[in-house]
Amino acid sequence: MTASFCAPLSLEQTLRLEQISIALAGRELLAVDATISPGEVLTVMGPSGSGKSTLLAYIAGFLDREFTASGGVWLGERSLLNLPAEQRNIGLLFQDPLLFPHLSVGGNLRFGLPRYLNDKRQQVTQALEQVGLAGFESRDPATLSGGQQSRVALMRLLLSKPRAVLLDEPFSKLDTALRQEMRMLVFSQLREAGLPALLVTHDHEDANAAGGPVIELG
Ligand SMILES: Nc1ncnc2c1ncn2[C@@H]1O[C@H](COP(=O)(O)OP(=O)(O)OP(=O)(O)O)[C@@H](O)[C@H]1O
Repeated sequence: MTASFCAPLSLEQTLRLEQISIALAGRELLAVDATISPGEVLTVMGPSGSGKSTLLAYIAGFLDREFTASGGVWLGERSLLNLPAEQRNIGLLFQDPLLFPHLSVGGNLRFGLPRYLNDKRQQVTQALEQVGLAGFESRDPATLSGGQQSRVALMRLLLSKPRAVLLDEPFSKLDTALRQEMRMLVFSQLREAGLPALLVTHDHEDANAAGGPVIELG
């Protein structure tokens, strides 16, 4: 009998930003054309108001109607433009951890888990161990330090199994020592997960730590 062989399905995909142009009140705000490989972080820098967050909103699917936009957003072979934000499989990390205040740390992490998973408890335990927060499951997020909250937010994002990640100044509210620690944690986790990521920042040290290409807007 011939054994049938199934190659493992790779979930790693490239994020392609194809000739994106966004205008506000008839004036072009930004133009971007870039390809982000799995595990790579593209950094977008530029002065305040140059359109960095607007670019993320276009990719994630919640661009305000004030703007007009054109250009493609592709995850692998799939165009995302006709999908609503919740079906794009894009993870977002902001300045604020934005943990749900009415849920425990464990509840926040379980929220990110796909519904079909049976071993939710184990996944949550492992995620907390990975970021040095073992035993924090039942804690109220409000009792955690800013750095601890950021780590929970990162693991909630990764547990939701996104296909790409957008980071909007995720380290800007952390003090210097913690910022360095979080940079290393975030970028190593993204690399390990093989996720293409786009980082918006004003900080050149963020860009250096991300280690990928840099686009300057404006
Ligand atoms: N909802 C909106 N309606 C109209 N104009 C907006 C809206 N949101 C942002 N803008 C304008 O669009 C431009 C780009 O804003 P955006 O927030 O993308 O800039 P940014 O580069 O992310 O800035 P910062 O570095 O300060 O966060 C700015 O001129 C801003 O005033």
